[in-house]
Amino acid sequence: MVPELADLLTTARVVTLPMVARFRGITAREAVLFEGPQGWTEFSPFVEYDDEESAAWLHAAIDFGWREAPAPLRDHIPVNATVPAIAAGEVRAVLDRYPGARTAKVKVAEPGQTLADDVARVRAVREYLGPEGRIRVDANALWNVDEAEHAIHALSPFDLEYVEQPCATVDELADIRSRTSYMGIPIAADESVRKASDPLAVARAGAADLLIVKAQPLGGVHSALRIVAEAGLPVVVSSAIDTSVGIAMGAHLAAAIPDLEYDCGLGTVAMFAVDVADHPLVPVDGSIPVNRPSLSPARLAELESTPERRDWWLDRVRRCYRLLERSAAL
Ligand SMILES: O=C(O)CCC(=O)c1ccccc1C(=O)O
Ligand SMILES: [Mg+2]
Repeated sequence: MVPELADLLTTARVVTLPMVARFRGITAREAVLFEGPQGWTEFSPFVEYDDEESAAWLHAAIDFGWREAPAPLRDHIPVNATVPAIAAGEVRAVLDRYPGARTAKVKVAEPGQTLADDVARVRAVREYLGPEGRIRVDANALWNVDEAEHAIHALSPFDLEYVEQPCATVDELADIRSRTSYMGIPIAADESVRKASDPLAVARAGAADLLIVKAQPLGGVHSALRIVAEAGLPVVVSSAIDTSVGIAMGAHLAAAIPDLEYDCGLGTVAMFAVDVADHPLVPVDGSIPVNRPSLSPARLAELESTPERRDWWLDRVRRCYRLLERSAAL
C-alpha cells in the first residue's frame, strides 16, 4: 500500500533535535516524521542534498511506514559508540554516553586537523576501551591514496577493526586496499555505497572488504536488504544521525540480515540532548532493541520546528514525492 501525498502531509511532524556536540558541522538535526499504518517513520535527508538524492530517503520513509518490515531474526542490535573529530581530552566524556559499548567508531581526517590529532584521539579511545575493545576509523573519503597509506600505517598500532571510506573513488579504494593488505586491516565502503548511482559497483570491483549500509539513502529496509544480499559482503548497518524513528528503521534492517558479524552504527541517538521517543533508542549494555518507538505528543510539540522550517521541509516532501511518482518508484 502506498500513501497519497495528502496522507503523508496530514500526519507530518517537523522536528528539530538539539545535539550534545557538533557533528558533520551541525548542532541540531531536523527531521520529518510521518505516521503510517505500520507506525511512525522518518524522512531526514541532510539539508544540502538535492531532490534527486533525497527522493530515495522519502521512498525509505514510505516503505517503513506503509509496508510491513521483514521478519526480524534478532531482537537486539549491538552498536558502536561514535566519536566525532574531537580533541583526545574529550574522548572520555563521549564514550561515557555509550554504556557497555565494546566497539567505537572514530572520525579521522577532519579538515584543519593533523594526523597527530587522529593518533592522539585513537590512542585515547584505545585507553578507554582496553585491549579487547574494537576500534574502527572513518575518514569520510578525505584522504588521497598516499595520505591514507601513511595514516593507516600510523594508526595500525592501535589495532584497527577496519578503515571506513579512506578515499573517495572505487579505484582509490581498490588501490589503498591492495597497498595496505599486508597489515590485515579491512577496508569498508560507505559513501561509495550510499551516494553512488550503482551501490553494488564497489562490491563488484572487489574494492572493499565490507559495506556500510544505511536504510534511508538506499531507499528503505526492503531495497537495502536486496543490495546486501546481492553484494555478498559482510555489512554494518549505520545511521544518518536519525531520530529514534529512523534508528528503528535501521534496526529493522539490521534485524533482517542473516549474518551480522560487526556491531552496527546505530547508537547515535546518544548524540541528541532530547529525542522524540518516549523510550529513546539509546544503547544500553552496548545494544539497542528492535522495536517501533511510540512518540509522545508533548515531546513532539516541544521539538516542533519553526513554521519557516516546516514549510521548507513539506515543500521538499512534495517535490520528492513527485520525483518518485514520475520515476514510477512508488
Ligand atoms: O556509523 C556511525 O557510528 C554513526 C553514523 C555516522 O558516522 C554518519 C552519520 C551521518 C552521516 C555520515 C556518517 C558516516 O558514517 O560517514
Ligand atoms: Mg562513514
